[in-house]
Amino acid sequence: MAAARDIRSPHNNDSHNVSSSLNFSTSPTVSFHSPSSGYAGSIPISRTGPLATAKHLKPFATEDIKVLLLENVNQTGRDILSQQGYQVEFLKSSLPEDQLIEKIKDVHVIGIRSKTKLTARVLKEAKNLIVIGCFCIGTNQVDLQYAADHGIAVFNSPFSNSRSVAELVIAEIIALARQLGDRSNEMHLGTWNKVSNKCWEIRGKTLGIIGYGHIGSQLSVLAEAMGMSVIFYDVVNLMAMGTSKQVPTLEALLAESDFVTCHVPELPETRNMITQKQFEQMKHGSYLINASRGSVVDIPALVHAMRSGKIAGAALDVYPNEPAGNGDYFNDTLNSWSTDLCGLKNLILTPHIGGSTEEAQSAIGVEVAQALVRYVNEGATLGAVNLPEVNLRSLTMDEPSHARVIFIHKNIPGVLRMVNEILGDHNVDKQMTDSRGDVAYLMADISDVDTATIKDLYERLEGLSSRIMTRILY
Ligand SMILES: NC(=O)C1=CN([C@@H]2O[C@H](COP(=O)(O)OP(=O)(O)OC[C@H]3O[C@@H](n4cnc5c(N)ncnc54)[C@H](O)[C@@H]3O)[C@@H](O)[C@H]2O)C=CC1
Ligand SMILES: O=C(O)C(=O)COP(=O)(O)O
Repeated sequence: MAAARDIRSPHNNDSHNVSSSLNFSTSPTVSFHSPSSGYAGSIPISRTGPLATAKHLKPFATEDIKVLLLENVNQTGRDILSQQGYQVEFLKSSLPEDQLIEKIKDVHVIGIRSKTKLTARVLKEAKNLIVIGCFCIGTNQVDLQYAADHGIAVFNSPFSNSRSVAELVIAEIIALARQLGDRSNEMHLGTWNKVSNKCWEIRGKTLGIIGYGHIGSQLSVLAEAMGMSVIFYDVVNLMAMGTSKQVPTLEALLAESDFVTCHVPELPETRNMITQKQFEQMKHGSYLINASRGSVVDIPALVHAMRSGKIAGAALDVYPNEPAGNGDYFNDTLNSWSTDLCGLKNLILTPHIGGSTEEAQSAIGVEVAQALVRYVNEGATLGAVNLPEVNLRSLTMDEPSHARVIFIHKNIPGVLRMVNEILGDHNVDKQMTDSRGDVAYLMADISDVDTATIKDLYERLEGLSSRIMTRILY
């Protein structure tokens, strides 16, 4: 099979990566494996008939593609990336910023989960990076705008762990209503304490869901199945599942709910969304659950509300500061209020395990790794959270002298004219361009090009002042 190759532009000119060397050789030892079915970029469609074999565009020497996977990304994802022939380095935990900066310097692809902070400061050092995979739902840990402005695509898995979070919350609602955590702890310490005082059924109680997205709405269905009444508050007007109903304000939700659960993303507007004022607006003896982000609930205010008896119990899965890996880190050094928190009764503390099930992690591994491969090998941005979504049907094996040009550029007038002047001597078989904010993404398949032409096109595109990143796949 004719090897397809990639030239891309680094963010600086002194980078030693594949693109700046313009070394066109492919490794004879590299074996390229097509991703499994369902992988849109590989669907074989051609002008000559639907069954023509898709040409696999791949970086010009796949073993030159360096991938760094942090935070124990699932084996499914590791396998998909390794099978491409990429160099995959895998670490179980996150890295402190200085080590991260050192490591990220020469990788093309990084895979993280919710812990690793990819700030502008870190990304500035990532001169070869073309794509980030968040093997989770949240993308708040990445500076999405900085990444977009530098042509770095970001992918996530928008709902593969939603069900796992919803099930955890259901478990917590019952556990809080029955004080299961305390009874179990007492038994572990040898104490028999058979009580019914302030222990409740959940049937007929009201669950208030803040943020009715993938997780909130799934939870709504499960809670109603157990006989709860569900109300929700969301900034968007949304279809209510079952017999649940949307309430107009957070205050209305807090006033009516026996259990309040948070499922909003980390945003400036959701920071300390639940603090002293909101606890005061809640029912006496109600419960709070937070499995969204640690910034959403003001913990000292929660400690105060629980000590006063206003809040009868709480479950927390997320914290303002979380450790990089497993170990004995949950103390006052990490979060100054840890001791106060741990002294409270009927408080369930879990180490950010909402999405940590075999099912969720394995599905996320496949979904995000496939998106990364599709982006590296074919340039498709379907599902990217920070770039416009652009895709072209695959080139086929009967198009041997075709190349795919990807030009990520500033969204300013006149760029398309200049790009088309550069491509103008060739037949542009298909082209798609779209923009998102200040950044535009152009993808064009051109025919009858040889290696020298590709090099020339690459250099001319690189010379445009609007250029953010150029890649040519062939
Ligand atoms: N504990 C864990 O392991 C996990 C935690 N999460 C967290 O849960 C969050 C929610 O996840 P999904 O339901 O998948 O997200 P989603 O994006 O599907 O839904 C979030 C909902 O919150 C709403 N919202 C945004 N700002 C709001 C505001 N100020 N007030 C009220 N509603 C607001 C949105 O309109 C949306 O309907 C994620 O962003 C992530 O941070 C997600 C997965 C696992
Ligand atoms: O999916 C998310 O946003 C989560 O919070 C789960 O994160 P994790 O993969 O457990 O680091």
